[in-house]
Amino acid sequence: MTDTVLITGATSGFGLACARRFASAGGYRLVLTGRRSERLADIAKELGEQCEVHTLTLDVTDREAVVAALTSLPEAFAQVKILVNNAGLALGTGPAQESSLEDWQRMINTNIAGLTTVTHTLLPTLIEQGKGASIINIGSIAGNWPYPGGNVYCGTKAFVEQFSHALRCDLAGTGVRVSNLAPGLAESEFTLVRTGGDQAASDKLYAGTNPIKPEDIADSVFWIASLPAHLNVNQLEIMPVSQAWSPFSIHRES
Ligand SMILES: NC(=O)C1=CN([C@@H]2O[C@H](COP(=O)(O)OP(=O)(O)OC[C@H]3O[C@@H](n4cnc5c(N)ncnc54)[C@H](OP(=O)(O)O)[C@@H]3O)[C@@H](O)[C@H]2O)C=CC1
Ligand SMILES: O=CCS(=O)(=O)O
Repeated sequence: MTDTVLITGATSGFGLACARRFASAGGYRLVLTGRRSERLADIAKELGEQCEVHTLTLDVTDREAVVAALTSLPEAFAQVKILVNNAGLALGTGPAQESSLEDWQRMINTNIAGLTTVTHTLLPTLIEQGKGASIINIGSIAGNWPYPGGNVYCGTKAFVEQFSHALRCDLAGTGVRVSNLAPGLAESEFTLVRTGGDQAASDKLYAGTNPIKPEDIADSVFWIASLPAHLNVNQLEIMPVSQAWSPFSIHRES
């Protein structure tokens, strides 16, 4: 039996690693989305030798486009059984009072609105698939642990976590599983995007940390999706050993 996996944000980082992981396992066909068409074409060529691949150049913030694309998948790719809601980003590292409202809106539109549009559109199909169907949402440690400069990004990932749990309440009895996977410090294009393309800042952040690699997350996603159908991973938080918590900040009046 070949199961269909749909991965949003498959042109880089975790999403690309997930695509490669499922392709190499055999027994899956892939629907891969992203905004960068040329990357999707390259990935389809790379993985097309291992499995059937359908790519969608898609901006998850474009509600009409997402609904149109996901309700008109080619028949061979329409029975999506595993949804990896991975597409997302953080923008800016400064305090809220120095942040751009446009950046805030884009994080909300991508990490919350985009994820919910994709999920809502695919729910009927996932319910049809029943037992073994999975929604794996890529949240973040930021959804549980606030930090300076996290502001809206933390809020969007807190939404992803709680949405994942509440979705399980509604899907009880359908067999569809829902997981929130919450990674910590991971080296991908994430920080490049967050800093507006500052490669030096990205390199500095990860230097010497032995961070999570996208392949580590792909292995976790694959494990969650491959569990026996009667098991649901509600929440999986993963940090590199180099990352931990620090004391509360205390401001003292002079
Ligand atoms: N790296 C980290 O430290 C952590 C990352 N995360 C989360 O993991 C997920 C993947 O991030 P990561 O792989 O690290 O980062 P990358 O920047 O490497 O990958 C992000 C992916 O999301 C896609 N994407 C971004 N915006 C949109 C959009 N509007 N429409 C469609 N696709 C979009 C990008 O594709 P394209 O540009 O082609 O559209 C790209 O494929 C994100 O949700 C992120 O918040 C969570 C915890 C830690
Ligand atoms: O989600 C990404 C990890 S962090 O930048 O919030 O620590």
